[in-house]
Parts: sequence; C-alpha cells; structure tokens
Amino acid sequence: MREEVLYFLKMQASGNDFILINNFAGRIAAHEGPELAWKLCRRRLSVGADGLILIEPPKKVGNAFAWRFYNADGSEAEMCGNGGRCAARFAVEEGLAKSPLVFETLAGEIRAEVSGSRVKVELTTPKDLKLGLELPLEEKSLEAHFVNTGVPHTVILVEDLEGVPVRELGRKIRYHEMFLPAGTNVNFVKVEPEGRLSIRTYERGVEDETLACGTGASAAALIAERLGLVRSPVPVKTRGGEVLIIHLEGERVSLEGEARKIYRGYLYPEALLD
Ligand SMILES: N[C@@H](CCC[C@H](N)C(=O)O)C(=O)O
Repeated sequence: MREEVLYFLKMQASGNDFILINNFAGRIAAHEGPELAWKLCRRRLSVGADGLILIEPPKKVGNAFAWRFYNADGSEAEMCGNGGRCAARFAVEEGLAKSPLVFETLAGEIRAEVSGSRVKVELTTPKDLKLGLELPLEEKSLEAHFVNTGVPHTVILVEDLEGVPVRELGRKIRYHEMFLPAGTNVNFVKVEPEGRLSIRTYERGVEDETLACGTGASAAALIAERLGLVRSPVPVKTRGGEVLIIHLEGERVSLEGEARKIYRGYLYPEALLD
C-alpha cells in the first residue's frame, strides 16, 4: 500500500481501544482509510483495536482538528465518544491544541476538556429520541428505546445483565428492519440501586460486544433520565469495569472518564500487505 513508515499511538478509554495517527500532513488519503482500518484493527494479525482515528487539519479556523473515525470493519462512523476522548488527549499531548478544545466530526463539533488522563467531551445534541418502541423478534417482542447521540443507539432495559446473550441478540437487533439502513448499536442496561447503570454494548462496525461505548453509555443515561429512573450526573459501569460519568443538562450530554495511552509504535510496510 505504501513504502514509508507510519507512526501511531495505541490508546484505550474504558476498554474501547483505538489506533491514532497524526495525519495533518495528509499522508493517508480519504479513500485509503477503510482498508487501513480493517487491516490494522485485526486482532492477532496486526495491532488490533476497535477503531482507527486519523487526526487531520480542521476545516474551521479556531478548531483544534478534524478526524476521520473508522470502525474495525472499515466502516466510517459519524462519532465515537470514547475515541473522541482519546483523540482530544492525543491532540493536547502532540501539541496540536490546548484544553478546552473543539474538534470536527461527521456528527458535528465536539467540545473537549482534557486534564491529564481525565477527559470530558460534550456530544452533539441528541436526536431521534423514541421511548417505548415495540421491537418484534421471532420469539417475542421486546420494549426498546432509541436515540442518536452522534451515532444510532438502541437501549433495552434488563434485570439480568449477565444472562443477556449480547453477541447473538445484539446482532439480531443491530440488523433489525426497524433500524435499517443505518443499523444501530445495541445497549443492554440494568438500573442499579442509587441511580447507577450497568451496561453491555454490541457495537455496529466492530460487530461484537466491546468493553465500553461512550455514546452508548450516554444514550443509556439520557433514556433512563427521560424515563425518570436516574438523575444527572449518572454513573455508568461499563463491561471493562470503569465507571463513566454522564452529565445531562437539558439537551446537553457530556461524557467523562479516563483516556489512557498504551504504547507508541510504527508500522512496517509489510504490516499493510494482504
Ligand atoms: N465506541 C464508540 C462508538 C463507535 C461508533 C459505532 N461503533 C458506530 O458505528 O455507530 C463510542 O465510544 O461512542
């Protein structure tokens, strides 16, 4: 694909892991993104990650950067909450911006505050909120809720979170005709005592359960608040174990938690061969 070496940083935020590349010089062309993501995100065969993030020059003066976000299967997503927190820290530490900063995504502009490894991002205004949908499946119907917090999320409230077959049921709902053509991420959520939530997410584009999903945790908190089950700030325990904090102020939704560096590396050209 290319001869020269590519530098990257591997990061994770609540167990959602990403490969970040500074692409300010434009070495990776837009049409190369999907294939690069698919190749690099393969676990065991390459670096392995839930997604690839390319950090690029902003379109608007004053903004810190624009990004291109790719899921592990190479599909481009409009937004990613955990990836956004990693990207904001990356930009600050690479000297591209100072906190607070604003970056550009396909979903819209995202404001971020970075304080060491602690990062808070304000998501785009939630849209398409639908509470109490009847979701017909072959065996039975489920009650589902839906909101787009940058990317589409279905939320299903459950009692027995450990018993949910997230992979099988998540995949069925992700491709359910009610959510086509875009599809949906699927979040199974348990309301715990004292207004906390626990969550497991099937992610579109990873096509599996991930250890966390920031826009998913935010969607769950927003829906639980609208149903009168929790109050802001809402602690959401992810599958990876970290508790994310979701702040809800009217239409404003912010996501706060750790964004950690794992290692830096460079890719040998042969890593990009078929
Ligand atoms: N993990 C992300 C969401 C990434 C995009 C998603 N898989 C999609 O395609 O909708 C997050 O932390 O929000």
